[in-house]
Amino acid sequence: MTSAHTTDVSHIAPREKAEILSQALPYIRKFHGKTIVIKYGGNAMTDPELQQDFAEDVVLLKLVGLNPVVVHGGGPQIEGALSRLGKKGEFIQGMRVTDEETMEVVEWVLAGQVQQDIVGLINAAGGKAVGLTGRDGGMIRAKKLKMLDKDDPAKEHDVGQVGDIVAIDPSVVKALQDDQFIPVVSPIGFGEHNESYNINADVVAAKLATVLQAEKLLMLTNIRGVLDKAGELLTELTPRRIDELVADGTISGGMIPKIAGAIDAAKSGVNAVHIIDGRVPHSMLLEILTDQAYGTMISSR
Ligand SMILES: Nc1ncnc2c1ncn2[C@@H]1O[C@H](COP(=O)(O)OP(=O)(O)O)[C@@H](O)[C@H]1O
Ligand SMILES: CC(=O)N[C@@H](CCC(=O)OP(=O)(O)O)C(=O)O
Repeated sequence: MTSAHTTDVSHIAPREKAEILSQALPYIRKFHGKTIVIKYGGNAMTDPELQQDFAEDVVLLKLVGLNPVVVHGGGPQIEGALSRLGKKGEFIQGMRVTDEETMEVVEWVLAGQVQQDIVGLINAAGGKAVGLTGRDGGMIRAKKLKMLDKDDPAKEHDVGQVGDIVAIDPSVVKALQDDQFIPVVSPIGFGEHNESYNINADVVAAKLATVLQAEKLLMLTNIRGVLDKAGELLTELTPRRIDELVADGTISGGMIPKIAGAIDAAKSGVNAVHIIDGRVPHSMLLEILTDQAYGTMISSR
């Protein structure tokens, strides 16, 4: 039986299926050997069937010669674990206020649960995934984030152990890629005194895409892309337009770090940065291997 998510392709004749496959060839050739960083948002990973589609798509990309690197989130999953402990998450400008106890939960949920679920699904789909946190291979060095109020820069918010990336050393990711593995990265950094930092996954994905000189950064989320005040999809955004949308409150909450990371990556030379709907089955393949435009593309100028 066809599931609610799986597209029924049984009515498509084999000849047409072959035609569809061959149309992906120019894209496979274009992106062969190129790195694609995929931010897999916690909100996009709440449905088991979509998770499996996601894992299969990552494996397919690897097998046709691309180099997918997954950076995962887990906001809703952290929220669930905190509430089981009787704690409620608090966010300031899209960042979770992270006290010591929250940090323990964040590390446990991201590295112990979410990352390992994704690794398991990719491996079950025939890939070879390896889970990493920013500690592995000394990848993500961080310091405490100094957060200034967006309306009053003289005011500072204490967001606890939220990390600001100092440097990313991508050598462990590169070594794994070269060896046919698929890296799955949890957004946890380490500080000067070996302390852990909770870093927004969008920020990690964007910075990692930059240092890896990725061809593409795809941010899979739980919405069609960036929407305007009337709920219409904005298919292309420039940094200037984004500034206006943040200033007038059209872009808020979790979309703030996402869009800030997207601009940084676009300006730093990542060729294509897209925010796409992770609730659409195979949205990643649609974006990478067809000429259909999806979601919101962020341009560098
Ligand atoms: N202008 C906007 N367009 C689209 N989404 C927005 C906008 N402003 C705020 N958002 C919110 O940002 C959310 C996506 O960010 P987030 O919840 O952090 O997702 P993820 O877990 O994928 O990182 C959307 O579900 C939406 O509620
Ligand atoms: C500092 C900060 O906010 N960290 C995030 C890390 C997880 C994340 O970014 O998950 P999503 O991509 O699903 O939002 C958090 O604690 O929720």
